Amino acid sequence: MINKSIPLVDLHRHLDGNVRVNTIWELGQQHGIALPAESPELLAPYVQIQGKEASLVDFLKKLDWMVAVLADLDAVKRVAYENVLDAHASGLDYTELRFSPYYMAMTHKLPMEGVVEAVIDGVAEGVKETQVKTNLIGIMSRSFGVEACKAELDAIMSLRPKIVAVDLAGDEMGFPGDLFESHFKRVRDADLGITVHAGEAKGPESVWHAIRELGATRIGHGVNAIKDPELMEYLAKHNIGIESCPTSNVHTSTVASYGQQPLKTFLQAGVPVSLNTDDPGVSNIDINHEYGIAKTELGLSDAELEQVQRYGVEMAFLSDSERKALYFAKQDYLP
Ligand SMILES: O=c1[nH]cnc2c1ncn2[C@@H]1O[C@H](CO)[C@@H](O)[C@H]1O
Ligand SMILES: [Zn+2]
Repeated sequence: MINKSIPLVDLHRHLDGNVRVNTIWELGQQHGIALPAESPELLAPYVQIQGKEASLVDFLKKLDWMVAVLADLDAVKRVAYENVLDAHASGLDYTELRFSPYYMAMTHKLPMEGVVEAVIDGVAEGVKETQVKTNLIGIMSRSFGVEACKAELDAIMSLRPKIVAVDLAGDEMGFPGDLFESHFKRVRDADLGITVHAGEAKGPESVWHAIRELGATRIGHGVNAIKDPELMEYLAKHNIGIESCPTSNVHTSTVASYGQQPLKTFLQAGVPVSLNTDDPGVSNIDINHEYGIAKTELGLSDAELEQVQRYGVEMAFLSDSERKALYFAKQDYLP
């Protein structure tokens, strides 16, 4: 199902949506933070999806306990470090971990630049130990408004060489992309990569806006793009990659069931589409689970699965030489 001679990547993975239940528990104990349950086992339902949530915003509440225990920068570093270990344990050769400095700093009023530094440090330690190639994407959490996003963009930009791209995540419906045009002008001027969560809670117009006005070259989810044939043609023609996350889409009720999830529709339209986990801790899944779902629930053939795996490598925020090195390490030099 997963082709061992092609690098296995996960490009859409929220580091702050992947805090281990045990770690939440231990940090809670360590810092005297009251948690809603008496043991790690009883805590799990508060931070992991049981079945599905009614909406994206309901789903996102599950992440709140994951950042509520970040009482100091060591906690942030630990979570970042464990994320790389988790990526390694699931067999990934390369991953892009994304995180929101404002969201992680919020509960305990940590300095945002300090949070970014702690994430960089924790990831570096994990990479040293596991050799999983890892890049970081800075998130602006739209749910906290225009000003908070400016402040977190400042923190992201201050450590720019260590961060390859910027994303916009959170409540797409309540905080549409047009509020963030000046933010992304700064990102483009700094020559960072751009990916935007779009077409998840809103329609195709949100995807058009992310591409045309914000400068996105990749789109997170993009589920509702399939409603606009002209947009589908545009995505294919301009090589705009869709970061597809099937289980997340079911868990947020973006789609009613796996049967409605559009990964295969993108493939058939010639749109580059990769397979990703989104918030593996919240969804309680890993990348292997998503490949399994793509085969059994989304009906991809082995050739289509291989295509998706390759698209992931092609879409990654890597230089051509880094991409070649990644292929080379898997003995599959020519893409
Ligand atoms: O599936 C998703 N859609 C939109 N936003 C998300 C999703 N998962 C997490 N976040 C958002 O990303 C930031 C943390 O990395 C938070 O703003 C969280 O709400
Ligand atoms: Zn996401």
